[in-house]
Amino acid sequence: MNNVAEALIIAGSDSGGGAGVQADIKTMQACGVYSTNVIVAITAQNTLGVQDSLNIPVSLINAQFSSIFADFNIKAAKTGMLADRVSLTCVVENIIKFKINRLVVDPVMVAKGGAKLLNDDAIVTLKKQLLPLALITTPNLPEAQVIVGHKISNQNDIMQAAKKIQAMGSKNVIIKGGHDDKKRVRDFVLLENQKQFFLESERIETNRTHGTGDTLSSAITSALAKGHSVEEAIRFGRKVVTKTIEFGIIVGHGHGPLNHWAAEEFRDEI
Ligand SMILES: Nc1ncnc2c1ncn2[C@@H]1O[C@H](COP(=O)(O)OP(=O)(O)O)[C@@H](O)[C@H]1O
Ligand SMILES: Cc1ncc(COP(=O)(O)OP(=O)(O)O)c(N)n1
Repeated sequence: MNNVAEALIIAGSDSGGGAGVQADIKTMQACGVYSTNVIVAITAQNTLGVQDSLNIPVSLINAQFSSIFADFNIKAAKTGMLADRVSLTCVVENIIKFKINRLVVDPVMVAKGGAKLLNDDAIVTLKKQLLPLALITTPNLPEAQVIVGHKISNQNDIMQAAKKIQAMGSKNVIIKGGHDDKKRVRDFVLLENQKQFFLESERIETNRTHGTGDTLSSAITSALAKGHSVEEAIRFGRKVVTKTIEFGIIVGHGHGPLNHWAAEEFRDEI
């Protein structure tokens, strides 16, 4: 018998399997972590876009949290698609109730195809109630702009935006650079102890990037669940997401998913 680290995914389902809960489960599986799930919304989605979605009633979100915490020993958790203010508030209440403190918040707002995954009415609650609970928040550039409320145009803006997000209560912040148009991809990291650095690599030329944010945040959560430090977890997550993009698979006709099998080679590193 082996002991395994147990983690929690709080997010939406992607029927196409490339992003959302499905990307999170595949990532955690590859990283050697047992994943439990609170499904907040179900999307009818593929690599071409989001065709439909349904929010899960609050009573069933509560029931999923209760079932999980009655049985499992959750070491870390992540949030993804939280749909609207009602669902987000319910998730916040449960994070507090079950004292989840190793929490990674991926403030998912819009899918790459343009579909909204978080209603505008939830942004204030996200900033005021969810970010203060986050150990790490991982916005992409457009999400960071919504959170800070202004355009981010250069490196200095990115660093200032990370400081503002930290001031909102998230202990550590990564502003992801996948949406930039530069030749090299740069993610900016601001840690709780004020250490800051860029994680930089070649931009991989591909349209198979569906689920990159989910994969990064789940790999970080996996490393946290196994007891690693925030910096170790972030560096590990970046390595995982790069590898899963680099060794792409040919699935679907649009923005294809990542290759989560490629992450298995890192399993024993954490
Ligand atoms: N084309 C790419 N080549 C290499 N890394 C990438 C590429 N696109 C995204 N990434 C990495 O994937 C992660 C997610 O980035 P991003 O696409 O900005 O987030 P999201 O999926 O939330 O929109 C980041 O670590 C980013 O650096
Ligand atoms: C159900 C669901 N959750 C999250 C996303 C967004 O995932 P992300 O990793 O940001 O990847 P893209 O969709 O931007 O490629 C999603 N699409 N669906």
